[in-house]
Amino acid sequence: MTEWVVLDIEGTLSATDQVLVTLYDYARPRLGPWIDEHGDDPAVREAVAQVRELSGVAGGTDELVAVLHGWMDADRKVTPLKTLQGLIWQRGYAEGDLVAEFFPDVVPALRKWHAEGVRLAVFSSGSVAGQVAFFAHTTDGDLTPLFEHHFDTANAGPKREASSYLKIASVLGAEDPGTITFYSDVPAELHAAAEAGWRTVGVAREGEPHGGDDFAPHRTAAAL
Ligand SMILES: CSCCC(=O)C(=O)COP(=O)(O)O
Ligand SMILES: [Mg+2]
Repeated sequence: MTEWVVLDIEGTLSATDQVLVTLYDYARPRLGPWIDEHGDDPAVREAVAQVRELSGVAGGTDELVAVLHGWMDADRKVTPLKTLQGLIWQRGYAEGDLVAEFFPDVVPALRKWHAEGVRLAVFSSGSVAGQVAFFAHTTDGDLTPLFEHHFDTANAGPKREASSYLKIASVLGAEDPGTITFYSDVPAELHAAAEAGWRTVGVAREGEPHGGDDFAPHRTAAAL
């Protein structure tokens, strides 16, 4: 029977600081110029409309950027913010400004699973565009051929709701949800996946924000 492994990124595959410091610092000063220069891009137009709707802000770019920076400071994984960040990071990776790094156990584990026929997918708050760029430009080269699917809060839904995991299982074509294992560093995400019938592994990495969390009743591992 086909086995799937679905992976979270931040805190599970890569250090939280790589997202919250390196990537966020890269995106912060570029959000305003990106909105102004890509206003004709339907993805940007939709993201801006969503920011306005969610925040109630009616003003120009400066006010939108203040909202986006506020969400980043509070680490709110709001879909339109992730869309705009993902577009900026996509260009950053393509231009060589950014390179994705992983915890040392990650790439060997991904390659081993893939070689054994375990099918791999990603479910992250980071947009699919950002995810694909991230895995295409890593210190270990282009890892995109290892993954068959990418899911985010736009195409699957919130990571803390079981309905998102039910939707992903249906896209994967997994009739038995018990053939899917989800790895994450966030207990609430694991609870939602388990509610959808998935197997779950809490990744408790030393030094990471969730490294000391209580992952019960989920299986807990210090690495993949
Ligand atoms: C280029 S991938 C960026 C990942 C990201 O933006 C993020 O917020 C990570 O959240 P996760 O759901 O993977 O913990
Ligand atoms: Mg995470």
